[in-house]
Amino acid sequence: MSAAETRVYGKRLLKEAMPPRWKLYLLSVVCMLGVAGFTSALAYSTRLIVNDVFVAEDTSAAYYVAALVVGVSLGKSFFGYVNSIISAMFNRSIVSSYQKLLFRKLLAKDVRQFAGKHAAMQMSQVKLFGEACGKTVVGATNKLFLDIMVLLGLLAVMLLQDPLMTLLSAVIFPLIFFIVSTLSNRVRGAAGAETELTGAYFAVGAEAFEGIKTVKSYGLEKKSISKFEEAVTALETRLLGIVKITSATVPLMELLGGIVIGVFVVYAAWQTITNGKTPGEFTAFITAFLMAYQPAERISKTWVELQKSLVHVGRMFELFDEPSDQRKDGTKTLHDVSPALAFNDVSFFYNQKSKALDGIDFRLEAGDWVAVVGQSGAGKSTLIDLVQRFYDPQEGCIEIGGTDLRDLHHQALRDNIALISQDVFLFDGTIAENIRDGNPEATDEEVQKAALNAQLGDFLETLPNGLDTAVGPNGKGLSGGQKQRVGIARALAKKAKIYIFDEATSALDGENERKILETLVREMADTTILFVTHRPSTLDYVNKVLLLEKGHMTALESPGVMRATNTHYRALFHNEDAPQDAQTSA
Ligand SMILES: Nc1ncnc2c1ncn2[C@@H]1O[C@H](COP(=O)(O)OP(=O)(O)OP(=O)(O)O)[C@@H](O)[C@H]1O
Repeated sequence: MSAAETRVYGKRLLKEAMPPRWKLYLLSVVCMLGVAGFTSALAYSTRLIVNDVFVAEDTSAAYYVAALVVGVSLGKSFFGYVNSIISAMFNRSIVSSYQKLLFRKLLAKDVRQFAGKHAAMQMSQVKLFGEACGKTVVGATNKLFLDIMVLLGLLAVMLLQDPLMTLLSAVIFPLIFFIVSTLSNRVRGAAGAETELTGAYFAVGAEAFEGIKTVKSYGLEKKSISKFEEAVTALETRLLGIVKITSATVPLMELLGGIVIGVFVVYAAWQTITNGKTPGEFTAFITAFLMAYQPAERISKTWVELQKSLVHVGRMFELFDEPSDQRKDGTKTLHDVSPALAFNDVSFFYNQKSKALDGIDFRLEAGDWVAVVGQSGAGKSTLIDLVQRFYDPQEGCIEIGGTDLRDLHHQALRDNIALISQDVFLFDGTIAENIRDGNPEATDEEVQKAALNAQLGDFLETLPNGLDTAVGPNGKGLSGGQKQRVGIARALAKKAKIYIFDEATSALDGENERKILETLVREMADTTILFVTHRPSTLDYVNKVLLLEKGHMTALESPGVMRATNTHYRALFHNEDAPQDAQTSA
């Protein structure tokens, strides 16, 4: 990212982040001016110490000068303390608000934009970019501002003591500028890769813990450790590279300062001896110079560090600016519409080479229960992803109740479709909370009913807290079958018009599956249901079977007709040999 680009992003951040916090910032400016004023006064007081007390040999002056020094130090400390608190508040408030905003923006992106990205990667971006916003704003408006104020105050003290020498010391500024801009360019280059490396560090670590059972049972500890160590080393090398660059500012500045002091000592000796300059003036100048040295060092260091944060801020704004969903959202709703589902000559491909679905054409009426079947890779998951509009088909259109999905408001679609997938995801909360995720308005009775319909009754009776039992992260406290039933209860609570059961009963025993399906028959006669299934038992409950082969729909018939006439179907469900042209199961 170029310096010009980072500048644009930096300005944009300041424009967004400063106005809502202007009152706090005003208070901080008062404190910074206080610190700068008292720091300059402290440097100036050395002139009084040397001239009024030591040169004049006046002991009584020592009292008022001492009182003055104590008073000035007190003022500097007070304003410094209040300013540190304000800048910490400022930092936290900006970090939190941008982390919240970034999380929202990421979550609003459509499913395709997450393909191939690790969840830990997303979270590391939220953390890193949010912190970079805090560092940028506090660095630019507080750290830099404060040090510049202090530097200007001390320069004023130096000017008062010796204007010529002050101007001579200013020749180091172009040198400082050159050093700082060289280091800044190098930091910007190095900072870009830090985001990816931090993401990889979290992703590799999280992967090992998420798959801990696989790691243990296949003895993959060594592989996981070596992958993690590689990620840590790569991150460490990169971070060290950045530290080497940012840390170079301080010694380089010290070297320049040392040269100036050396020149000044010779000049001051000559001035004091030949031109009658007072030792107090010499002391005040050198003190102001030495004190100015620290803020000048900090300014260059802060500036170089800012470049790194600005690269992260830039990355964050690039993410903000990417449209969350490139597809247009419709405006229509599905009120009072029957959930007839139609695919009109639909084709879809993930990549140009081969179509995952080719010319799919069918119409299902409200109340149709359809088993979507086919060999692995035939296109079943793609078909249900299209129904949920995770993707749009490149050819043809899909309609619910006669309305093209592209004309529907996305919320209308979400409200009317419930998906229960094989790998049910549960949030870390109670069973009741997870069921209520299907319908936040559901009453306690409705939650209870959904749980009973999903055959959770017997299980709940064994739990001291019943529905209020915590399920653990992603339902890790439940068995696979219990988790699936909570997922089914959540979908039932939603009262959608179209249900998609994607191998949703795969972890259930035959009896529980049968009871759930019988409940569905009672409660959901008018609902359109798609079952993606490999289980013959489910076929007893459907009135149609949609057979997919290599992306083509080759049949849509009742299970009876399919069994009597379709050899591919019999090969899939009734253990007959597949016909010659059937593809091999993946
Ligand atoms: N995200 C993707 N990117 C590229 N190709 C994909 C993607 N997802 C699926 N495919 C390809 O699309 C085709 C259909 O895949 P799909 O997952 O829909 O099949 P499926 O019938 O659900 O298989 P299974 O029963 O194994 O889940 C396959 O050839 C698959 O390799």
